[in-house]
Formats: sequence, C-alpha cells, structure tokens
Amino acid sequence: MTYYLLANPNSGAGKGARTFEILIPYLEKNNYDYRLFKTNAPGEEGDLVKQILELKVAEDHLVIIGGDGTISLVINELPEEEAFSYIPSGSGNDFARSLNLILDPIESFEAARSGMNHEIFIMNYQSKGLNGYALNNIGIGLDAAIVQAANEGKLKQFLNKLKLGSFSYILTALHVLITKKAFPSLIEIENQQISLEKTFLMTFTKHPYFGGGVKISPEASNQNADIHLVEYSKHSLFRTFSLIPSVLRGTHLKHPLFLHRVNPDFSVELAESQPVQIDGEIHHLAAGDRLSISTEKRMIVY
Ligand SMILES: Nc1ncnc2c1ncn2[C@@H]1O[C@H](COP(=O)(O)OP(=O)(O)OP(=O)(O)O)[C@@H](O)[C@H]1O
Repeated sequence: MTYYLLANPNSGAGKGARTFEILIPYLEKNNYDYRLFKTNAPGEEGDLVKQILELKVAEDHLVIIGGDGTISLVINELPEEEAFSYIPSGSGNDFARSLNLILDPIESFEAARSGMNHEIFIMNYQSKGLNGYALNNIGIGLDAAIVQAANEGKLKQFLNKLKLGSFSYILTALHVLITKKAFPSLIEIENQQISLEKTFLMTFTKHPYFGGGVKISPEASNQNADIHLVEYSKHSLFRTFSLIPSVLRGTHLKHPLFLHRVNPDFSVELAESQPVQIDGEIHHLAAGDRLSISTEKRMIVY
C-alpha cells in the first residue's frame, strides 16, 4: 500500500509545506510507503492527478494536502469512483470545517489511514462557459467580488502572516459591500421561477460555511443531496450593515430580506455578466448563459 500525497505547499501561506514537512519524517519513521507530488505553481493539480492515477493501484491511498482551492481543483480532475482523504492546510478550511476534519497533520493522516469511507455530496455545475464540480459554494455577485478582492489584496497575505487570515475576508467584505452594484437574475427551482431585480448576494452552498467560517446557511449539509440557495437583494447601506451581526451569528436566514431555498437542483440566469466564485476560485458567468447546479456523490476516507 502506497500513500500518494498530492500537496499544495503554498496553501495557507505555507501551511501546506509545513504539513508535509511534519508528515514525512513520521511516515519514514513508521515505514509507511509514500510518494509526494507537490504543485510547484498554480494549475499543476490536474497533471499531478494524472501522474498519480497512472501509478496508483486499487489498495493505494490518495491524500490531498492543501486548502479549499486545492481540494476543489483536485476533485475536478478525479474520476468519480476514486476515494480520497484530505489533510486540511488552507487558511479558510471551510470544507474541513463542514466535516469536522482533524487539522493536526499526523492525527489527520492517522484518521485517513485507519478511516472509513464516508459518502458526501458535491455540486456539479454546467453552463455554456462554466462546468465542473464544487465542494463548498458557488457564489455570484457580492461574495465573488469579495473573494476576487481578497485574493488580489495584500491584506490577506499580511493577515495570513499574523495568522489572522480569516479576518481579511471580513475587512475586504466591508469595502466591497459599499461599492458593489446590484444586478437582475432569474432563478429556476423545479418549475418555479423567481425573478429578482436587485440581486446583491447569491450563494449556492453544499454546507454551512463560506469565507473561512461564516455560516451562510447553518442547516446545509454535504451528507445529503440538498443545495442551499441564500440570496440577498440590495437595500440601503444602513439596512445591509444592520444585518451583518446576524450573518456572523448565523441567524440571518430568519430575516425576511434573505431568500433561502433548499433543493437538489437549481438553475440561474443573469441579465449581465458577473464574477462567480467557485470554492474560492474566480470565474465569470456571462449574461444569458444559464447555469444549472445539481449534486453527485463522492467518497472521502477519514
Ligand atoms: N506552488 C504553488 N504556488 C502558488 N500557488 C499555488 C501553488 N500550487 C497551487 N497553487 C494555487 O493555490 C490555489 C489554492 O490554494 P488553497 O485554496 O488550497 O489555499 P488557501 O487559499 O490558503 O486556502 P483556503 O482556500 O482554505 O483559504 C489554487 O489557485 C492553486 O492553483
């Protein structure tokens, strides 16, 4: 049995590298057979998955080391029947939080080594311009603009160094909240259509968390097929700001200004192009390009 470690050393501002630096002496001490595949630059995940799949036999074990972006990129390249384990090493770690995964590298490896297969549901999204899989959230508009600004911003790197990376999301969010414009959208849920003139935040989520621990939909779970849609149309800044404490407490969905729908399938069409964040990676959804979202099962070992 060989452990194939696919690691992003850069995730979590270097936490990925620290994770395998702790893990490898442990594997060697215990005579566990392993092979380490590191991404040396963004975009290498797919090639590394292909290299691993050429070598790996059925009893071998794939272990992904990285943050939410890494695990999402790997899942997009992995055949659906391939089970995997995950050692969280990101700054946000929302997927790990959703499954209560262990963060300590050695304990997390041991949980994977002696673990059981767990079925989870992930999102499959399809449009003319966008298709793939998401483990966490697909956010259109505000949260995508926040992720875009947070990824680009120097604030995240600075706060990561202070181990305060999750705050960067909140501070960047405040700036984007003030400047982002609303947009029209059309949502379809089964045969019902919902037309919204001033969409501001629209997030499809497979578990409660986004942005490093914010409970966008506290009842969502990746252990069932339901996707949760949370939408907030633009209101006055005063109104919007007054709702922030309830969002941080995870009680906002009781408020009538939030649209909350739960279903295994959704589709959405926009009247104008918008940024879309898919597990923290930025894409764009073009005007009139209908995005359909459904779920599929995957197997994770922990
Ligand atoms: N060696 C590398 N150097 C820089 N970027 C990399 C490298 N390898 C992968 N990447 C990029 O890192 C991004 C994924 O980072 P990831 O999300 O795992 O970490 P994070 O942002 O610290 O964690 P989280 O999303 O949990 O906050 C992807 O865009 C990926 O292509």
